[in-house]
Amino acid sequence: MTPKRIPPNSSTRAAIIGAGSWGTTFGKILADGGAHVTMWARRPELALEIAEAKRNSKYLPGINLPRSIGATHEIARALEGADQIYLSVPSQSLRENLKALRPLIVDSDVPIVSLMKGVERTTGLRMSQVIEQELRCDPERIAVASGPNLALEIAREQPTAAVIASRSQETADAVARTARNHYFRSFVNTDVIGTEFGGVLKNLIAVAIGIVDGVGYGENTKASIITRGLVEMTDFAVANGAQPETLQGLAGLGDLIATCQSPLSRNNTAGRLLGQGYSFQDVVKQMQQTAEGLASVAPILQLARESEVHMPIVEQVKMVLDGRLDPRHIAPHLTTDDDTPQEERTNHGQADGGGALRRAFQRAFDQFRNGGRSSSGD
Ligand SMILES: NC(=O)c1ccc[n+]([C@@H]2O[C@H](COP(=O)([O-])OP(=O)(O)OC[C@H]3O[C@@H](n4cnc5c(N)ncnc54)[C@H](O)[C@@H]3O)[C@@H](O)[C@H]2O)c1
Ligand SMILES: O=P(O)(O)OC[C@H](O)CO
Repeated sequence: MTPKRIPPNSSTRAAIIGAGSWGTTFGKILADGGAHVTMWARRPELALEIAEAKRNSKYLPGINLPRSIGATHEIARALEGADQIYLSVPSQSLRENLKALRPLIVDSDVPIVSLMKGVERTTGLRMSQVIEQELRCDPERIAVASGPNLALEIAREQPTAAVIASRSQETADAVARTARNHYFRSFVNTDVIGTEFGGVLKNLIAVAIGIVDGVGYGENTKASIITRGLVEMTDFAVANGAQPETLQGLAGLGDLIATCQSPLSRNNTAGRLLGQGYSFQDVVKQMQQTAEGLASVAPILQLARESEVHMPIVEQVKMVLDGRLDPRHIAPHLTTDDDTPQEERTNHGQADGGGALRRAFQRAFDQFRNGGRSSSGD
């Protein structure tokens, strides 16, 4: 059977702010779906390479970008006529970039889409909250994209699904209609908190997986951490306002699997270097690309303390990062921490046993039947 061709969406003009691996890949996704895309790159030489050679050799080696993609290092030119704006810079630099952006879009009401998976270190805010603060815009205009989305696999056109979340169903639908093509499918939901926290928290569990991998532990250890990690992620996200089902979807479990399994993941790689005995400072020096998890650990633990959520895996990642725990002790410690046998609770405090899981399957089934639409979780 040949893959279904998606009709091109040739009327949308999209600006992408940030031309690293994910910004450029998302530009390709949108352009392959028919949108007119202009990338903004900080460095003029990268903008020129994308615009002229249709390549981004540092971040996406071996990938030919669509001929229709444009690029510039002048942010005002990238935004000219844009009716959707996508943001893909490192999370810690978002606020400073928004300050430059704001005067250029002050009269605009177009959707603003975060492609990022971090929280701001100094405030603990999610990226959509930073956008709302800095642009002083209606939250219904903001959308976030997340899911099992390793850039290089998607740039190679391997079939992938994502979820677009917005408080406004209309905004989520408009973005999802643009962010799709014959290898990329966007589902929608209205749970912005769960969708964003899923992307942030799976990075932290992927660092833990990298650490035990680097130490030399095998699949049982990793499966134990992934499974308990999902409980930790869900407890945290729900305590902070998320729908539990979202964490069982693409932005939670889906992304957790992809990131924990793949050597392409920068968070997983950073963890592996720590597990091999490199110090945090050495790891930061060696990383050529953004590993968001390293900056998110401290603010997430602060939020966990405030919301009284216990996160033993993330706590121990922090201890390894700080040099307070030998990476070889992370997994044994996790399994022998407490003498009292614990209930294996996987349903996030709900009294109805497998109810959440059953609802998640029902919703996934309904989504496929309804062509990707869902009103709450993905
Ligand atoms: N790469 C992926 O597979 C992937 C997938 C999904 C989401 N994400 C998320 O996308 C976001 C961006 O990550 P990425 O993978 O593109 O990172 P990257 O390291 O590949 O690229 C980051 C880009 O931002 C630029 N940059 C660095 N500092 C900047 C600053 N102060 N102002 C403006 N630009 C700056 C860099 O020059 C580079 O072009 C992250 O939040 C990441 O978690 C990444
Ligand atoms: O390379 P990572 O670890 O930032 O992960 C990339 C994406 O978030 C995977 O979905």
